[in-house]
Formats: sequence, C-alpha cells, structure tokens
Amino acid sequence: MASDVSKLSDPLDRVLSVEIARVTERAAVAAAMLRGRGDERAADQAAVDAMRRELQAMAIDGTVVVGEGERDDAPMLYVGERLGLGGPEVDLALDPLEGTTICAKSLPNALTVIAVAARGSLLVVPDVYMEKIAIGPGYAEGIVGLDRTPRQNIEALARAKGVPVDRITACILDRPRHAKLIEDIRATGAAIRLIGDGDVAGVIHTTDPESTGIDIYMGIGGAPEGVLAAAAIRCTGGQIQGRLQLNTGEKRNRADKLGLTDPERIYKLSDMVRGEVIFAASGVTDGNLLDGVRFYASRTVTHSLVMDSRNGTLRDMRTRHLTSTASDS
Ligand SMILES: O=P(O)(O)OC[C@H]1O[C@](O)(COP(=O)(O)O)[C@@H](O)[C@@H]1O
Repeated sequence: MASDVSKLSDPLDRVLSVEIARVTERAAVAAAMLRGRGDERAADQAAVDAMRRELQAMAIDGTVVVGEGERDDAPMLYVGERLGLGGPEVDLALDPLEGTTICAKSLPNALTVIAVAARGSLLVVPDVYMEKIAIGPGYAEGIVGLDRTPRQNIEALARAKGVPVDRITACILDRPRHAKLIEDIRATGAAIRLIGDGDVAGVIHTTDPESTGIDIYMGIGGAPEGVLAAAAIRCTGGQIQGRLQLNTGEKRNRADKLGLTDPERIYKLSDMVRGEVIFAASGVTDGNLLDGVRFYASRTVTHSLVMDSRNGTLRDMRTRHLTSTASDS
C-alpha cells in the first residue's frame, strides 16, 4: 500500500488511531506492575515486550524510526525493526517507558508513548541530546526560539500571554547542565518546575497550562524524545524547536550518516514531523495530565490520550481491562 499522507485517511487508518491506544495501554499495564520496585530495567523490558507484542498484531507495515536504540544494543524495538501483520506503510516513533527511573521510584509522570506517521515523515535522529524549547497553542509563530536568550524568550511569552513575567512557569529537567539556564530564568522573575525525568511529558504539559501550570519547556534532553514530543505538538498545536547537541566528532558522524549535516541547525516542528501523525500516550504513574494505571480485583484501568493531527481530535480515554486479560499480554 502506498505511504502518502492521503492514504492515511482511508477507513483502515481511522481504525488505527483508536487501535494504537491499545499499544500504549498494554505497555503501561506491564510497566505499572513493576512500579516502585527500584528495577528500571525490568520495568522497561516489560513495557518493551508488551508494546512489541501489540504492534506485531496490528494491521500495519511499520518501521521503527525512533526506538530503543541501534539494532546491536536493542534486541527489540530497535531502529529499523519492521513490525505488524502488513498494511499501510508507517513510521513508528516509540518509547515503551518514558521515565524508567520515575517508574522504578513510583514518582509522577511516567508514560508509554508512540507516534505513527506515513513512512518518511518523521525526522530520524541519532540517540544524542537535543536542546529544546516548546510552548502550547495560541501564540504567533516564532515568538520564542532557540536563537534567543532565555530572558528574551520568557519576556516574549509573558507579553504574548498578557501576564507579568512572574506568572510564567518554565519546566526544566533537573540536571547540572542546566545550572546557567535555571539561573537566567530565575533572574527574570519567572518560576521553574524542575522535573527529575520525562521531558516528553514536560513538553506536552505546555499544551494545557491551565491544567499543568507549565507555560514553556526549555533545556536539553534526548533527541528521540524531542521527535516524540514534536509529534504530540503537531496534534495539539503549539511550537517546538530542537537543536542536536553534536559536541564530538563521533556524534557529528552519526548525525551525518542520517543526513543531518549541519550541527548548528535548529529543527522546527515541520522539520521533525513532516506530515500527519497519530500520537498516543498512557499514564504509568499519576501525572499532571494522565492518571497512572489503577489495579482493582476484577479490572485494571488505564488513562490515555490519543491525538490525531488529521482531524484535530484529542481523545481522553479511560479503558477498563478485565484483570484476566490486562496482564496476560
Ligand atoms: O537523563 P538524561 O541523560 O539527562 O537524559 C534526559 C532524558 O531522559 C529522560 O528523562 C528519561 O529517559 P528514560 O525513560 O530513557 O530513562 C527523558 O525524558 C529525557 O529526554
């Protein structure tokens, strides 16, 4: 089947946008069974196994473009792996457990995440760091950017939002590399929500500041997570920019091989996601936008967001799984 965007509106693909929730739900249940056990690897492996099993059973011809790593390092869900029973040719960007440490410590905002797009429409990035900036919908294009200082960005956002700077909250990963960024933002008077992990959630939180209290995401995290976050922003509206952190020859070579030849390039949303996309995330632990998995005697309940850029839908889904089927995947 052809992979152009128009084919993504056929009936089979409409089913896909709901079916994809099953993939993140099953991964979330598997990871949640290992919440708070202090074993990051086990939780991640459980999520990987569940996600892979569900993807294998779908009527797609999927290729992992953002996954668990290179083929040699990742036996499953590696970049380039083909998944599915056959059907529309799609790119898969996934993170079976975004926030492995969060899950192992049972802290907020661990997610399972996937984005599905027509083949060739997602930016393929090396597994390096990416500097990111993101804001939610409703602002003029380009009011913030990686080519500006933190102060310029915070002040521009406050002006656009019509509030004083001290009403703005930025979300940043709590890392030593962000010491200067944090200092610069605090100097403006803005507040900072420091998160231990999980910058896909951090970016998504900017799309609903009234619920999450987060207006802007800034800082350096994983490049694969940047593409996943961009897929979500493509569905919700909003803006994101990313710049790969190619500070060694080896990293520049890896980027070069993927055709990313300019180490200074700022990637915009339209560079990272070049077409329509379906994005799904399920909560593993409780968070600002998604509840974690709830286990009861007879059922397990998952909470997911499924977004589809083709029709601008955002489904906020709670799914009950009979206990006998929720954990047997
Ligand atoms: O922990 P680092 O090296 O600063 O990397 C940041 C990246 O790690 C995460 O916090 C969590 O990633 P994992 O789920 O792979 O542990 C990402 O959200 C973020 O992009």
